Amino acid sequence: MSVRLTSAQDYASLLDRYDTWMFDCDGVLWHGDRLIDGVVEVLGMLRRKNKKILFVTNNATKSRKSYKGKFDQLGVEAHVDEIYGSAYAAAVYLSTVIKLPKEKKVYVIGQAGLEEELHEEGIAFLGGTDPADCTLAPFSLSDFTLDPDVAAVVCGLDTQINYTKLSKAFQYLTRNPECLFIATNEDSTYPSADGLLPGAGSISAPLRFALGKDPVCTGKPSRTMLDCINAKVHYNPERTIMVGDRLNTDILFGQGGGLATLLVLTGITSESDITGPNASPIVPDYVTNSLADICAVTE
Ligand SMILES: O=C(O)[C@H](O)[C@H](O)COP(=O)(O)O
Ligand SMILES: [Mg+2]
Repeated sequence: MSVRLTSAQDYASLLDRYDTWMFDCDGVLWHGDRLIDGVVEVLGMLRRKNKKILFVTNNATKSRKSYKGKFDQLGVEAHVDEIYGSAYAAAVYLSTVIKLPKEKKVYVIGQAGLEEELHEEGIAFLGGTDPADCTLAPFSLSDFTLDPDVAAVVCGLDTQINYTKLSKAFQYLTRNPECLFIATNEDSTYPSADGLLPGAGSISAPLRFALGKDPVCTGKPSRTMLDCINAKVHYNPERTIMVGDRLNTDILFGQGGGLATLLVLTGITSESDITGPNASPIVPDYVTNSLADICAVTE
């Protein structure tokens, strides 16, 4: 049963209990490029209380560095080594877990952030933002030449998804049985500033259907994302809380890491998802309407 936080005392005791605060981004800090009210104040208070802050997002459209740019633009203090995204997790997975040989390449369905993280990890790639792949022209299989060095397909949120990208990825994944199928994350939807849009999970769905197999997911709730954080940051899981808006990514991620979990209702999850006859079996430790509620605590 979740504890529904309501009073200043509730929030004050949460602040006393946890030293490290991991924040999901979309639906917790912002909707698209629109900050959620109270976020700057709460993060400022946590920093004044010397809490360790980490940002853990499944949004693979930006690299850690370009996320720092977004934080700066929105006036939110953040440092690159506090930011962990699913693009970074996918690139680290390929470089340190798979140990992709230097001569091998990755076919990318995704945006610049994913390409930047692959480049940062020294991984060659094709596809992605290449204009030749970002086309609505009919795909001609007879004109397609498979690059024999492609050893993996990585699929993230891609607002320029098209039949050419899906067809090329399908060729790599069917003609070479060794080719890895990796998804940065499998969020079904994305809470933009103006409402819900299809998420990364809906971008890889056509490939899953066509191939009849699921990708390896490197974002939340997978352990890979936590392993990336654990490799860089020292924290006590027993005094760490994961704050998220999606039950099957953020809350499962926190639970998998032995962290406390706080669900906010400013993003994907609504009241009806956690109460009543159709309530999800995924039960967060705490629930509050918005991150801003923590402002109730007087310093
Ligand atoms: O890929 C997606 O669907 C979105 O990036 C999704 O919103 C994940 O972002 P997060 O909530 O983990 O910041
Ligand atoms: Mg979210």
